[in-house]
Amino acid sequence: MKLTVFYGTETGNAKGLAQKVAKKGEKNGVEVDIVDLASSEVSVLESIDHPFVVIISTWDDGAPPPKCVPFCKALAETDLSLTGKQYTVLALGDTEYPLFCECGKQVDARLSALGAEAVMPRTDLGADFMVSYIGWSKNFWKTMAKVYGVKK
Ligand SMILES: Cc1cc2nc3c(=O)[nH]c(=O)nc-3n(C[C@H](O)[C@H](O)[C@H](O)COP(=O)(O)O)c2cc1C
Repeated sequence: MKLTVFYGTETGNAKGLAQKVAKKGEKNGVEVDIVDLASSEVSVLESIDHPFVVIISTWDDGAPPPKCVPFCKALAETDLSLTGKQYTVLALGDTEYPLFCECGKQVDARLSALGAEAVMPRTDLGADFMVSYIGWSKNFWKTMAKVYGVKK
């Protein structure tokens, strides 16, 4: 079983969570690739033949993390088909901002519009993400066990 975790970050929070997913995956016998969206092409999604997670934060006025702007722009403009791909989005943000987790919401909507299937609904985490991540992780690995037979 293989899993790819894409992350988009400015100050490292999303990367830190991606590393936690990978660590837990290792324990559960899953091979996890971690990929930085700042240096990814949208076409990489087309070649994926296993589930993927996107962990991405939101920056000024609901924008992507600055280094992920090219990826998010390309995702918004592409017409590639992601039918048959399975994913979930973990969005990071802060409820103090009017456009809470907007980037994660847009990435989720776009992946779905391109035909990918959300194996688990998007989760939006606020400033307490280190604590609320624990609940997400439990649900995520429960889903991985149910859908793919991964051990928990
Ligand atoms: C200048 C600034 C702008 C931000 N803008 C938003 C925003 O518009 N919406 C939101 O939900 N969170 C916003 N945040 C909160 C970040 O998304 C949050 O701190 C997140 O955990 C950062 O994750 P990262 O380190 O992976 O980039 C902002 C934070 C800063 C410092």
